[in-house]
Amino acid sequence: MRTALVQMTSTDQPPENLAAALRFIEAAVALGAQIVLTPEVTNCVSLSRRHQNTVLTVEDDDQTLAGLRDAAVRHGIWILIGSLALKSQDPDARFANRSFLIGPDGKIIARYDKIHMFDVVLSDTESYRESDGFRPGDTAVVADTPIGRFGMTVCYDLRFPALHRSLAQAGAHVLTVPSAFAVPTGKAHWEVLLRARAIETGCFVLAPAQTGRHVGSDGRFRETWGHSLAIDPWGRVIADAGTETGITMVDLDLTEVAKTRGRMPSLRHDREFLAP
Ligand SMILES: O=C(O)CNC(=O)[C@H](CS)NC(=O)CCC(=O)C(=O)O
Repeated sequence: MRTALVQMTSTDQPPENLAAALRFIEAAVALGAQIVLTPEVTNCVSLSRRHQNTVLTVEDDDQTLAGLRDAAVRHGIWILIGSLALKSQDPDARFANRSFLIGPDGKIIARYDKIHMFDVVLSDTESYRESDGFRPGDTAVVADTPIGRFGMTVCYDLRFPALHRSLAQAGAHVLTVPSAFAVPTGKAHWEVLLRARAIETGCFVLAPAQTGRHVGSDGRFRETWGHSLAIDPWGRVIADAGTETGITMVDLDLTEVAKTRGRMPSLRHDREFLAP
């Protein structure tokens, strides 16, 4: 399957980001893409809850979702929207960080709310409290496409192998890890964690990412690591987008999933054990 990873530098202006995503999708379709994947928070990267409150909407009113569903129909392709920041029903008025799988008829095949929140102090100058702004999900999601079963995750979920194992044991062939990874942890951990998840599960891992400097309308900025990656089930990096924005094409042969699991059947070798 011809697959395209979109790497972008989303701003805090959703219409701008939709236009950028649509341009990338068109370029990918021209190169034969049958499925296009976009990064985490495709619609808005912002450090300001107040700003997010003014530009974000509930799912039913979201123009990025509507625009990408139209694009799926227009081009007859599958789209994995890495995630959208959306207003939600949360009692604390937090947003949802929600990933969508869209079919070629524009239907929402699956939605997944990011489960693990990035509440981490990286240094004196860089820290995140995602759970202040976002309500975590509590349900893992797999979804079927004609080419295989997808297991959906988002960014920081990458650090929780049990989620990926559970998706693989639920029959996933492809794990999606759309991200907006921080730079220091990207440098140290991104590739090795993605390769580990692929090796442990015998899944393809597709990780479209935000990249570069995201400058907000208040002048504050945040930087992301880029390096959208595709990994095969043996753990080989089969595409690396570097740090520029753009699309990265990769052909997936899903028969490799069964072949690889035949060579290395560890996914079937879990044992019950007593906790230490
Ligand atoms: O806040 C938003 O706009 C959208 N959400 C994100 O960018 C999230 C939470 S701040 N980023 C991550 O999970 C990075 C994880 C990471 O970098 C690591 O695990 O090392």
